[in-house]
Amino acid sequence: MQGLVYKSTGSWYVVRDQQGVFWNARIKGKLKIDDDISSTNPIAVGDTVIFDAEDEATKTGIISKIADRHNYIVRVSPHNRNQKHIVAANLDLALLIATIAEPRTSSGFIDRFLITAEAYHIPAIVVINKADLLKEKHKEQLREWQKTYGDAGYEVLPVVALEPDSLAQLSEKLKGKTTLFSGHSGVGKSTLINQLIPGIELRTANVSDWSGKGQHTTTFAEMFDLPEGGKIIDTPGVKEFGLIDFKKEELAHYFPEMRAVMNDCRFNNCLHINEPGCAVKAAVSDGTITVDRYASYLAIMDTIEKKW
Ligand SMILES: Nc1nc2c(ncn2[C@@H]2O[C@H](COP(=O)(O)OP(=O)(O)OP(=O)(O)O)[C@@H](O)[C@H]2O)c(=O)[nH]1
Ligand SMILES: [Zn+2]
Repeated sequence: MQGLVYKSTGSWYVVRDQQGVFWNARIKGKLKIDDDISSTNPIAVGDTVIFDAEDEATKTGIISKIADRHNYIVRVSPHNRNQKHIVAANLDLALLIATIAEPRTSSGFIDRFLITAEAYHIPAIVVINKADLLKEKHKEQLREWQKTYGDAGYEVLPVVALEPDSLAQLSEKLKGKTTLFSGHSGVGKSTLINQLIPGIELRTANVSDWSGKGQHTTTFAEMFDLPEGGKIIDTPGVKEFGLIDFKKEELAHYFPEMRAVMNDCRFNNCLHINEPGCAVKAAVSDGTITVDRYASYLAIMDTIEKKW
């Protein structure tokens, strides 16, 4: 049978077959995979697998094969960069939930998320939750982000997870797609998912007992069906994704607005820092590329050798 992996808890996988029946499956023997990333988990949420029934009555199965992935996102262990965990596979969209008030997401965090999505070739959007809490100075920040990220080609959507009426535009974007949801603890990710999928009842926290360190200790991603078609992959406890190591010359490729002009740089190995004839710097000067994004580029460039 062919199935889709909805949840992975280490050695067991929740797999949905093509009739919509859920199975508990595990790997037995050697799995045929072309795993060139040597991850700690061979199978991830979002994977398509081939499996056989082991016991029809208890709906347990054995996975024998995993289909090629068209993309995947990896988390790198902060302690050992060689330890990689595939968080999710076969994504159509990556959604970052950010907030300007309670708590405040930093632009650096947003930039790193967008770069990661670019590196994995996954379209990304930024949702600004808790729009109901925005004071005048926050609204200023919202407009700034809409301009900065909008110019770079990303949508910035303000929503109020607690108000279903504010979610129509977002729902439309999620239809028929498999979307990864991520965000810092406390931004309202669970509230938003609960609102988009009535009845799943993910645990939410009260701001009063929000410690700033995150409530969840589990890091098992899980996939959920949206009522109008499409899927959400929730990644509890995953704050940041790790990038597969890349070189300094590659960073500009992950900024769409830089990618668009960098072919005009005088040197083809231009790092767009202080080289003469740099088209990226020219675009910053004439305002085509915003100063904020360029500053982010320089800041991230600075950390590449130090590893992030
Ligand atoms: N005012 C306001 N509060 C919200 C909104 N969305 C969520 N909250 C509140 O923010 C708090 C955190 O929401 P959660 O959904 O638990 O946040 P989370 O991102 O899932 O956080 P973790 O569970 O720690 O991962 C809760 O008290 C929610 O009621 C919103 O749109 N407006
Ligand atoms: Zn350049």
